[in-house]
Amino acid sequence: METLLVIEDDPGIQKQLKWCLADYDVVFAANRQEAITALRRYEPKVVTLDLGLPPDPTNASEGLQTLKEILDLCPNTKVIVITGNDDKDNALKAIELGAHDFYQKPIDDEILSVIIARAFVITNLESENIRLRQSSLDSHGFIGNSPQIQHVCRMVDRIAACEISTLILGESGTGKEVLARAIHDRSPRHDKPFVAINCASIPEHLLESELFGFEKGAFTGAHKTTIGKIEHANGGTLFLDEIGDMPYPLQAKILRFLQEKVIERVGGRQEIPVDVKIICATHQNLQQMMTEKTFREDLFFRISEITIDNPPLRERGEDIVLLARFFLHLANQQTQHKINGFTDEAIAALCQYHWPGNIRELQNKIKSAAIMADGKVISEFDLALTSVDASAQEKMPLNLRQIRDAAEKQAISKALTMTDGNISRAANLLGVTRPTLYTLIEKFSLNADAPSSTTQ
Ligand SMILES: Nc1ncnc2c1ncn2[C@@H]1O[C@H](COP(=O)(O)OP(=O)(O)OP(=O)(O)O)[C@@H](O)[C@H]1O
Repeated sequence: METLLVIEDDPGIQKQLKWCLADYDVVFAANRQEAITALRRYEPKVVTLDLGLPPDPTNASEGLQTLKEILDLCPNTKVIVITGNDDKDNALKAIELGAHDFYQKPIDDEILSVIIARAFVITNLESENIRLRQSSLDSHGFIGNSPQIQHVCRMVDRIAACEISTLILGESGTGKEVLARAIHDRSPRHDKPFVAINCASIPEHLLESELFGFEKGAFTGAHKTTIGKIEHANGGTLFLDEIGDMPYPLQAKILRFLQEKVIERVGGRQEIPVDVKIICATHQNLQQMMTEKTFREDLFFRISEITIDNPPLRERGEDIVLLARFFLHLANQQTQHKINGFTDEAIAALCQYHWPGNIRELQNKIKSAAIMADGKVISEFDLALTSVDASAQEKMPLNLRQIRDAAEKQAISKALTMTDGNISRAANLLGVTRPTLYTLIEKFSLNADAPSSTTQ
């Protein structure tokens, strides 16, 4: 049964509505505070709101304020405002503020029921639409639910529908190529090629012929005419990854191709028309490169008609766990291990970690943890994240012994904390004898004399 929130201070009308809205789970609220509490608790998709609420039921200001707060908290809620029979001005004001519909008193049960039922149909259709959009993104291997990534998804939808050059910015491993593919797959060009080239991975002297192709005899070794990546992408999408690494002299040639939509193969004289949607990506600071004159300003403006900032994983909150579960599912398919999930500590460790390598690093960590896990769940130890925090990465410890010592010290402290300083139980947890543990405590100058500790 759907939940309907009715914000109404008149007990008589409450009674009437309860009777005529028996098809719903009706929750009543008599003032703004109660309404917001009920909204948080029941998350109703549809709300009816009498604009005349206490403390001054003759004035609509409290009702309009309630409407604003509801839509601030839950923008997708369908609010049907109920006004006095000659209060059109406030009804229109409410619609301007985002109310779904209005209804003027006196209340006719049948008409109001139809308006409410229609609001439920619309809100359910909208949710279904969002779900379908989300699942079609999922089918492109694109996982994410955080508000940041939902914003990126909306941009992907819009960019896919039009011809606009797109620059995707983001740290390494944040999924820039995945985004570029999602744009292509959702564009009218989806049945034409998607061609990706990483400008940083191809030696400078080869990049030009790789991109533009070459005519037979253009240089030693050019035995036959070969078409380049740009021509391969004709009709589809060209993804220039790490555009910041494009050699300066080649930038001019790329700019000409983008402006005139023609290319010349290396060693050729003929202009060949090419029609591609262009998407570029970089983890570099192009603004700074332009100041340093290592990246052309005119090329920057040509490739960045719109810019997507792909957020780093550490800023994507809930997505970390969502992605971790997704990668665990993949790892289970690839290995014989069938891991059910993560311990609470493992989840906490995943959320706290800095993820310098972003989604790529998360994927690798989950895969190796799934292989290493002894039981049916992945523990924080399987993830091996604790010692690899951001500061530790910057400075390499002196040698292996120092690394081992640090790990031992950390494990002993943890065991002592977990057992409240109980030496016997800590020794059991660590798999060593009590004398060995005493020796180690002394070696690392650990404090085993916490007030609650009971050495047995
Ligand atoms: N939203 C996502 N859902 C699922 N997997 C993802 C997502 N984003 C990225 N990945 C995975 O993370 C890995 C890195 O993604 P990708 O290569 O697109 O990152 P990138 O930002 O282009 O990296 P680089 O800058 O190093 O080229 C890939 O294995 C990709 O499949």
